[in-house]
Amino acid sequence: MSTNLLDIEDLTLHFDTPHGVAEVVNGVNLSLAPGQVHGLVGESGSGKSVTARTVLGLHPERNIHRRTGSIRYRGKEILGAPEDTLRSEIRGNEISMVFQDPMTALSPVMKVGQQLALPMMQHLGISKSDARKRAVELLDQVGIPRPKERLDEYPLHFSGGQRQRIMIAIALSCDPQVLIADEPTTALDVTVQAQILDLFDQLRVDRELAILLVSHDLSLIAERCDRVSVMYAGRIVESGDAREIFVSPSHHYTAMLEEARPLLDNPPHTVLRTILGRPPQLYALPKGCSFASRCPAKQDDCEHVRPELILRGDRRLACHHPYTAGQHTVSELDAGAIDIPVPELAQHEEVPHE
Ligand SMILES: Nc1ncnc2c1ncn2[C@@H]1O[C@H](COP(=O)(O)OP(=O)(O)OP(=O)(O)O)[C@@H](O)[C@H]1O
Repeated sequence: MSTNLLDIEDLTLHFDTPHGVAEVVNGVNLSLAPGQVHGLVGESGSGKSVTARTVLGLHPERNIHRRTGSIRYRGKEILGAPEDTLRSEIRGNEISMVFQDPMTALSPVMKVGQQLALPMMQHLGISKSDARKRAVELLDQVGIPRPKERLDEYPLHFSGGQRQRIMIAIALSCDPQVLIADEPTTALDVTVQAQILDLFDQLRVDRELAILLVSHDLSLIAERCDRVSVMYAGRIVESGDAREIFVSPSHHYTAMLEEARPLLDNPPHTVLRTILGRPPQLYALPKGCSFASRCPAKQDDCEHVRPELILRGDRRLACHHPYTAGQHTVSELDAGAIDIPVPELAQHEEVPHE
């Protein structure tokens, strides 16, 4: 039996839209072990959030066209579980979620103490006074100063970073084993971002909390995750060790994401590559590789045969002609699309990156 807390297998989720069927998630496989942080990275619209929300049954039911595959929590199937079961047995007490914008998740008309205490009274069956005591501990744990006094304040009275911490405190209040964090720090300044990510690090060590970290920020994923899955047009195209995957990418998309990543120690006038073109429409996905139209190494078979995600050593990869270091040339560069001074470059000259 799997020692993982969470096993997502061949998850497929398509929606009916006025344009046709949007194939938003296609055969996604992903697992999470205790104390592990797994990053899900990819461009906007690649299906990261829908995948993450589906774990907790938080996608809209009304326009589902197809939902297949499996999501097992501790070996138990939860994909398609009734709303009552998810609410009483899974959400909060086993798997919790933190969203990008705390204001949409926090009630503006309820005091923070109440919002923290209610789930604990419901899920853990503890009294109101015990829930308040624990709420103080939680606020303290996530770094809110004077937690006892602040229990009776409304979300409005807290800063953006503090509201995100309150969301994290609520998410942790019922001792979940898994935390799904969807762009948890995108709206925050870098100092607060680092504090929240440090808190996650501490929780995984102290409580063996497993975290699925959804982000489009490659640096954050590379620094904070053990494993990473790179998503493109609803599919995982490469997954593996978070540090290795960006040092030696095998998928051209991963390599191009890495080449486009701004680094703090980039010298002045560093030219960053951008990925030309756009992802395909999800209601008209191509027959072959979804990345083919933007891939500098595309060959005939890429347009006709969809590459399966295949295990190669410690890495999973969906590519007919894997990337090798230094393969992309300046002819794939779209320097005009980025807002940094661009030195003159001869055609086909190698681009300085780091
Ligand atoms: N219920 C739905 N019906 C139709 N399309 C949907 C539905 N839910 C999501 N989508 C579409 O699925 C695509 C993937 O959305 P998702 O939010 O998962 O992307 P993402 O990778 O998380 O991007 P971002 O980083 O911008 O949040 C988007 O094009 C979105 O419009």
